[in-house]
Amino acid sequence: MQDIKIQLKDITKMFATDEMETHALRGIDLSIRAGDYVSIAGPSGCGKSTLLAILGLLDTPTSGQYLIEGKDVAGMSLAQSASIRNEKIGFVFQAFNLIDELSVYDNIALPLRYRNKTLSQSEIDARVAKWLDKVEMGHRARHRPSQLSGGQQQRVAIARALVGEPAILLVDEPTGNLDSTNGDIVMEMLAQLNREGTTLCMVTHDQRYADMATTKLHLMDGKMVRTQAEPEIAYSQVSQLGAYDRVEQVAA
Ligand SMILES: Nc1ncnc2c1ncn2[C@@H]1O[C@H](COP(=O)(O)OP(=O)(O)OP(=O)(O)O)[C@@H](O)[C@H]1O
Repeated sequence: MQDIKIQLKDITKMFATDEMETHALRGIDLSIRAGDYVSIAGPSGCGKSTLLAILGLLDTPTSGQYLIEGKDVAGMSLAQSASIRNEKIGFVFQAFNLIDELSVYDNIALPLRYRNKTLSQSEIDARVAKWLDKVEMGHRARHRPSQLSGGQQQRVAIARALVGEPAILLVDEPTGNLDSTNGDIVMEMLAQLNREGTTLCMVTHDQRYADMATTKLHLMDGKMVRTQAEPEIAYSQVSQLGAYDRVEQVAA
């Protein structure tokens, strides 16, 4: 299908230590289409971080196929996958990972300066201004990250992740370091960005936040055990590639 951003086909991940083998992922099939908002929830140790690391090209699967915008990325060299990761994937983590020596403006501009050396200063200014505005942080452009609240820092981190306009934004426990008020503000902002077209995949422990997604997936012991997509609003599906024998559809 034309607007499929992400496709995982029968992905497995096994970690082997001297003592034991852990099957962290056991046959994951997943399709994410442009404009989807997917949440992945599940208990500690079920494989959420492993799945997000594979989606973000931070780790490689043991077996299976991974396509980003139709391109097979599972067997790429480290250099190739680093380049695809820079271009196609935005990350937001629990820790904001902003650089305190740089202003808010320069933190957001950094990926553009680093990745896209052909952009002029006025193009960089325009893109940073657009994303500062989207996360409602224009009034703090010259502040340092340490002068901001946690919620404001996470909003800057979201702008930095999106300024390069990646194919997908991967979000790992975005509210883990925030109080509930700031957590709610950040989650509402992510939902708004999704309504404006950002494709999102989020891992969270918090079921209330997982429920804000249009496609809700649940991992259990390395398998997708249920999905609660509402067909009329959610376009992501556990794909048709033989996945239904691994997935129980839960009637809404
Ligand atoms: N590098 C590794 N070496 C060996 N085992 C690992 C490694 N990374 C993860 N595992 C194991 O794989 C399984 C899945 O781990 P993962 O971190 O993906 O779970 P999770 O759902 O993200 O957990 P949490 O919610 O606690 O962060 C766990 O049993 C874990 O112990």
